[in-house]
Amino acid sequence: MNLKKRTGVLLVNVGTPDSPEVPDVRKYLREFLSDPRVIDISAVGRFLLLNFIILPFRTKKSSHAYKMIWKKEGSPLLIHGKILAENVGKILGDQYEVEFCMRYQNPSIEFAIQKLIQKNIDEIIVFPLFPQYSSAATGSVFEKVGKICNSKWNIPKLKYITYFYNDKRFLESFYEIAKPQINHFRADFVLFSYHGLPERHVKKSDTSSLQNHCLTKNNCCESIQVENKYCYRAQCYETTRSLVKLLQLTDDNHMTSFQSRLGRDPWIKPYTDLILPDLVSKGAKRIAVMCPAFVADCLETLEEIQMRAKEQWLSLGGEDLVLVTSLNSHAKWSETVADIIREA
Ligand SMILES: C=CC1=C(C)c2cc3[nH]c(cc4nc(cc5[nH]c(cc1n2)c(C)c5CCC(=O)O)C(CCC(=O)O)=C4C)c(C)c3C=C
Ligand SMILES: [Fe+2]
Ligand SMILES: [Fe+2]
Repeated sequence: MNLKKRTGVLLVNVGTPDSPEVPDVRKYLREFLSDPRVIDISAVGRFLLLNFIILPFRTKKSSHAYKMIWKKEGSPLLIHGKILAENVGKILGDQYEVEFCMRYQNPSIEFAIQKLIQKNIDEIIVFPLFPQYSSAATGSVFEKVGKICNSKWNIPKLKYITYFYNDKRFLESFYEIAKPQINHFRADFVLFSYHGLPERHVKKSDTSSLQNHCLTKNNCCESIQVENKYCYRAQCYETTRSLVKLLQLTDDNHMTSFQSRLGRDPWIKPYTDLILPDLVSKGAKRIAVMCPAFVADCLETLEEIQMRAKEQWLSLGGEDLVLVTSLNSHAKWSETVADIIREA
């Protein structure tokens, strides 16, 4: 009998539709936006918002956007994730089983866990591929994995990687991949554009007893403290500060902003599309956009930044805009993921 300990690894990203066609995009959006950690209002409110506002108005628009970025092999987010998992599996060797899966749609978390259990693993390391913690993304992955595993007869041991925005190896991977692109483009300004979140989510992550830290003071994200250690916005600003140091940028040639808003609630500010005009009027001409909330290029980087933000920048009179491509399945990033897993 072979009782050598074997570890399962779940690399999890948010999800993508099975195809860019309207029915698959609708199915994906329905699953994504029915999650109470994503749209955190009453069940009735969520049902009405989803069925009478979001799905009728957004599905066709999103399907069109997905068609613009879709590759022969499928969705970029899925392609990068699968190659990353393959690389990490090879680096870690046969003591580990590495599976890539998605919180919404396919390959599902359920399917990946089943595969790991069949391979007789002793514990599972859950690694959501989100550098900064948010209840909407990271929390939702943990909740789903927990529910699935807890329903098993033999419950596997779970370990969670909650965030890695402050991991030196993650930052260095981003730096090494970004630096030559920024230089080659001859950027005069670097914009750090992160996925946005409703302000309400950030306020709920405040750990101070009266919840009077996050978004109640102007400088609430200036440093990481006990009160904001789970604050997504604070972790994004800290990521920027670390990358700014590595890239040797100054206060005048970089900025942080938040993209991908949905709905009418206030989202964390400043908004990427609204600050581009300010940057043009302040004299920026060649802008490189880094998106360090995404470890792989996806709809939000390829369509929203590389296509739409670039078009906006050019129409505002800017000279050029480049998307700094993400970590994807780079060798350095694959090594980093393997290292973080070994350490866990
Ligand atoms: C209320 C809505 C949303 C919240 C909150 C949210 C948080 C959030 N999302 C990501 C990462 C990704 N999101 C992606 C796409 C996407 N996100 C939303 C909505 C919310 N996200 C929607 C409706 C979509 C689908 C596309 C669209 O219609 O705009 C993606 C890309 C997926 C792909 O297939 O390429 C990623 C990645 C994080 C990390 C996050 C919390 C911080
Ligand atoms: Fe999102
Ligand atoms: Fe804050």
